[in-house]
Amino acid sequence: MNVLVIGGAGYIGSHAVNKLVKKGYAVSVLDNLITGHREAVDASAKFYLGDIRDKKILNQIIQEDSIEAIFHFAASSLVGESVEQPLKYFNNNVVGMEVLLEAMQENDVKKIIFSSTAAVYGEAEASLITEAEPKQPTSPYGESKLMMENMIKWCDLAYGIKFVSLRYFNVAGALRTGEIGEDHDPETHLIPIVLQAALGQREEITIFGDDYNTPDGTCIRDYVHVEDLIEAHILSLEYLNQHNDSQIFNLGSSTGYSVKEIVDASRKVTGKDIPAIMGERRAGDPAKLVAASEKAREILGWQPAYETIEDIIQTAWNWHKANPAGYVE
Ligand SMILES: NC(=O)c1ccc[n+]([C@@H]2O[C@H](COP(=O)([O-])OP(=O)(O)OC[C@H]3O[C@@H](n4cnc5c(N)ncnc54)[C@H](O)[C@@H]3O)[C@@H](O)[C@H]2O)c1
Ligand SMILES: O=c1ccn([C@@H]2O[C@H](COP(=O)(O)OP(=O)(O)O[C@H]3O[C@H](CO)[C@@H](O)[C@H](O)[C@H]3O)[C@@H](O)[C@H]2O)c(=O)[nH]1
Repeated sequence: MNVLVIGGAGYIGSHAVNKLVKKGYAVSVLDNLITGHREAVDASAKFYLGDIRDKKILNQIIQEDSIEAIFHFAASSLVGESVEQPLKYFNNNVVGMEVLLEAMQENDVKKIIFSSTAAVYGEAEASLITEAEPKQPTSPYGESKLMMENMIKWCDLAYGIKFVSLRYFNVAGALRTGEIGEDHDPETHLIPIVLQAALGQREEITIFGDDYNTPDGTCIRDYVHVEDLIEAHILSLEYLNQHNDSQIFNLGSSTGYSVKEIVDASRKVTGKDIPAIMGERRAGDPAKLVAASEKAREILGWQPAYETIEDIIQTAWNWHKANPAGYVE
C-alpha cells in the first residue's frame, strides 16, 4: 500500500516512516523541515521537500506515487507559543488541513490518519478522560486541532473521506534500537529538557508552577512511548482498510505523572542530580491530562508494550547520550 506521511521528518513522523517501511509499505514523505530533520527520514522512503499548504506538490505526490492513504503529522504544536502567536497556528494547522482535504477530494484519496491531541479537551473534569469528554481547548493549538478534526468529519460526510483521529497525550521516548529520537530546537518538551540537564547542557530545569490543584502542585500528564503510539497508527490504517467508518481514539497510558515525578524518575534512570527550580505557570497549561484509552484497546486491539515511565525515559536517555547534539546536518 502507498502511504504519504506529511511531517515525516519530525519526531513522531520519522518513527512512523521507520515502522511503515519495516512493515513493507511504500512510503512517500512531504516535509518543509521547519522543525524536522532530513536525516531522520528512513532512506527507503521517497522524500519531498515542500509545504502542506502547496496543493501543487500534494497533487504531484498523490498522482506520481499513487497514494492510497495519508498520515498527517505536520503542524505547529507548542501550547505556550500558540497562546502568543495564535495566527501561526490557524495558518499552518487549519489552512494546511484545508488544502490537504481539497487535494484528497480532488484525487479521490479516501483514508487519513490524523495526529490530534489531548489539548482538545482543555481543563477536563474527569480524572480519566474519555473521547466523549467536552472539548474546551485552553490554547489556540488545541483549538486548531479541534477545528482540524471537525473539518475532516464534515469531509467524511460530504466526500466519504474516512479518518482515524488519534488524540495523543504526551509522546516520549525514542526508537529502542537508537537510530532516531527527539530533536527540537529550541526544545520545549519536559523529558528531553530534563535529560539535557542530566547531560550538563542546561544548568537546571524550571518547573512551570507548583500551585496547581494536584497532589504535589505540579501539572500531571500521561506519557506514551512513541513506538506504542505508532503501532496504534498502523492498526488504525488496517482498521480503515477493513471498515468503512471513521473513528476517534485517545492514545495514552491511563497513568499520570506530575512534573516533579518525571524529574525524580529521570534522576533514577540517569543517576544524575538534575537540579530543578520552581518557576511561574506557563500560559495554556491545563493542570491534569490523563487518558482513558480503553476504546483504542478494544476496537483496534492496541496493546502498548512500554509499561513504566522509567522504561520510556530510558529509551530517550539512550538517544540523548548517543546524540548529545541531536541530528548533525
Ligand atoms: N509531541 C507530542 O507530545 C504530541 C502530542 C500530541 C499531538 N502531537 C502532534 O503530533 C504531530 C507531530 O508532532 P512532533 O512532536 O513530531 O512535532 P515535530 O515538530 O517534530 O514534527 C512536525 C513535522 O512537520 C513538519 N511541518 C510542519 N509544518 C509543515 C508544513 N506546513 N508543511 C510541511 N511540513 C511541515 C516539520 O518540519 C516537522 O518535521 C503534530 O501534529 C503534533 O501536533 C504531538
Ligand atoms: O521546562 C519545562 C517544560 C515543561 N514543563 C511542564 O511539563 C509538562 C509537560 O510539558 P510539555 O512536555 O511541554 O508537553 P505539553 O505542554 O503537555 O504538550 C504536549 O502534549 C500535548 C498533549 O497532552 C500535545 O498536544 C503537545 O503537542 C505536546 O507538546 C507541562 O505541565 C509543562 O508546564 C515544565 O515544568 N518545565
